[in-house]
Amino acid sequence: MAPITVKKICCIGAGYVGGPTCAVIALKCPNIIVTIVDLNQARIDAWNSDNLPIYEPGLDEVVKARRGKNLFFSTDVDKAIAEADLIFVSVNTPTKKSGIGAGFAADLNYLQLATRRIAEVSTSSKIVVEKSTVPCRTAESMRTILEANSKPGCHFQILSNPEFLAEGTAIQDLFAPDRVLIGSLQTDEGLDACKALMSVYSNWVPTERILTVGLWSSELSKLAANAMLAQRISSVNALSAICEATGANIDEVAFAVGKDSRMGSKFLKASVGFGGSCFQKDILNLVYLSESLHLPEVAKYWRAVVEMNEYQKDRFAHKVVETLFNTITGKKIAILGWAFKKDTGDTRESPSISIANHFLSEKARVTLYDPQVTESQIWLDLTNYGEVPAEPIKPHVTICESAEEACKGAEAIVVCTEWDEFKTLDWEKIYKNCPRPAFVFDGRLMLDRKALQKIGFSVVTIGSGDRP
Ligand SMILES: NC(=O)C1=CN([C@@H]2O[C@H](COP(=O)(O)OP(=O)(O)OC[C@H]3O[C@@H](n4cnc5c(N)ncnc54)[C@H](O)[C@@H]3O)[C@@H](O)[C@H]2O)C=CC1
Ligand SMILES: O=C(O)[C@H]1O[C@H](OP(=O)(O)OP(=O)(O)OC[C@H]2O[C@@H](n3ccc(=O)[nH]c3=O)[C@H](O)[C@@H]2O)[C@H](O)[C@@H](O)[C@@H]1O
Repeated sequence: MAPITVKKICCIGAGYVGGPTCAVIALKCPNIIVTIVDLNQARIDAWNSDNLPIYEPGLDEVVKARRGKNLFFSTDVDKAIAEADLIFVSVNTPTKKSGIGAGFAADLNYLQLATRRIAEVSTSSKIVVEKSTVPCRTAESMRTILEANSKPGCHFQILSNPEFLAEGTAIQDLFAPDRVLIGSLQTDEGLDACKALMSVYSNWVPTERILTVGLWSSELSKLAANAMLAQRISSVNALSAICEATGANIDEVAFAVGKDSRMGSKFLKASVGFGGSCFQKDILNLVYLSESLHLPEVAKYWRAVVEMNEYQKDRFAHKVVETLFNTITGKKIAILGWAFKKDTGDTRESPSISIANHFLSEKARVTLYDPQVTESQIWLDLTNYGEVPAEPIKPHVTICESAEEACKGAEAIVVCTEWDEFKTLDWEKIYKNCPRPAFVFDGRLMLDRKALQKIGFSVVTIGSGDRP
């Protein structure tokens, strides 16, 4: 059979993954027409404006370079599907909120609706690529949906091509990925589809970095990668508690451990806990999968990674209260950083949310500042998207325009996100405007502890016991 040439790509889902991934494909493959579609009109309007819906360093330049040429954003899902020869499904796969598996299993409703739509509107054969993170063997149910709803003569090949980009470095990660993983059925048709997707990536990714495996291995590798990354953070955070109790220093421990070439130095930074839309969701998904496969010990093992993360967030919040002489009622506490990590405006599962809620439950007055998160998003997070009434907490929360404003008069300054600008604040000036004793809680081990102490601050850092 002649090799399949990809001329038109459709991406269903214009979110944190679909948007940057397919914008980079458009940039690197000028001969391919890329249309990114979404049901959310406001999101598509933003992609077509000067104010993109997500903040990601380098993304503006990529979009501006190709938009209107071979990169299009649209709500006309059906048209883009019908015209494409390859379709990325990049919709959200959140944790199920109700029904069987609630709280653990992935909600595959968006994925299944998108798949059904592909079958219903396609009048020619297509390659359908799972880009979303999904439980192992999801491609099988996609195939069943496609085959049951397709028109005569339309054939679908399903590939798994999980995405490994991290927010804040998405463009860099997409330009030079550690690997691109493609899973396919090991049939002639499956392998041909795999080659077609490889030909897209090989426009800029070296061939040795494009890995081809079976479908189920590909699906499981994505869950495994996130689980093992999160496990490293929970391990280092568990050790940070031991450091605080013994006087060891977690940065020194992590440095020493990471020097072992079998271990590596990356992803060993202790913190207030991991956030983001995926780590917790994907581990819970793995826990559910393990339980469904009657592997309770395996489920228990992975569940502990999430439990340790919850413990770390609680432990940090408790430490603030305990240090402020066991009460923060009526005290002003500044939280610096609301995004789940620096260089993104994404707040999904951000540790700042649970920490702020903890302070509010102790009746503190909380001031907040983040350079990228909007005030309306912070209110959505604080009210759990409208599930908790805003009125009772409103008098106790102030969202500020600058870190300095948030810190003014604060009895404690709590750094939750590692934004670079927090390193270069005028800490002397901030100190002058704080009541005594003035406390800084560094939940990211990012500030110059000695310099702050010299100014007069009492500094409490994750993973540092400060025992003589
Ligand atoms: N956010 C991240 O950094 C990463 C996410 N992933 C995975 O990628 C997937 C997508 O994640 P995000 O982009 O963060 O989600 P997102 O929520 O930002 O975007 C998903 C988009 O899909 C749209 N959508 C849902 N159903 C649709 C349908 N039937 N037709 C058209 N549009 C539809 C939604 O309106 C939304 O805009 C998830 O499975 C996630 O686990 C994987 C790697 C990194
Ligand atoms: O599937 C996904 O969604 C993505 O999840 C993570 O990417 P992301 O969540 O965007 O960001 P990370 O850099 O992994 O950080 C996650 C959380 O862990 C925290 N973290 C990270 C590293 C570290 O050493 N310590 C630490 O506390 C971060 O502050 C953040 O809250 C993975 O790194 C990506 O490979 C994956 O594609």
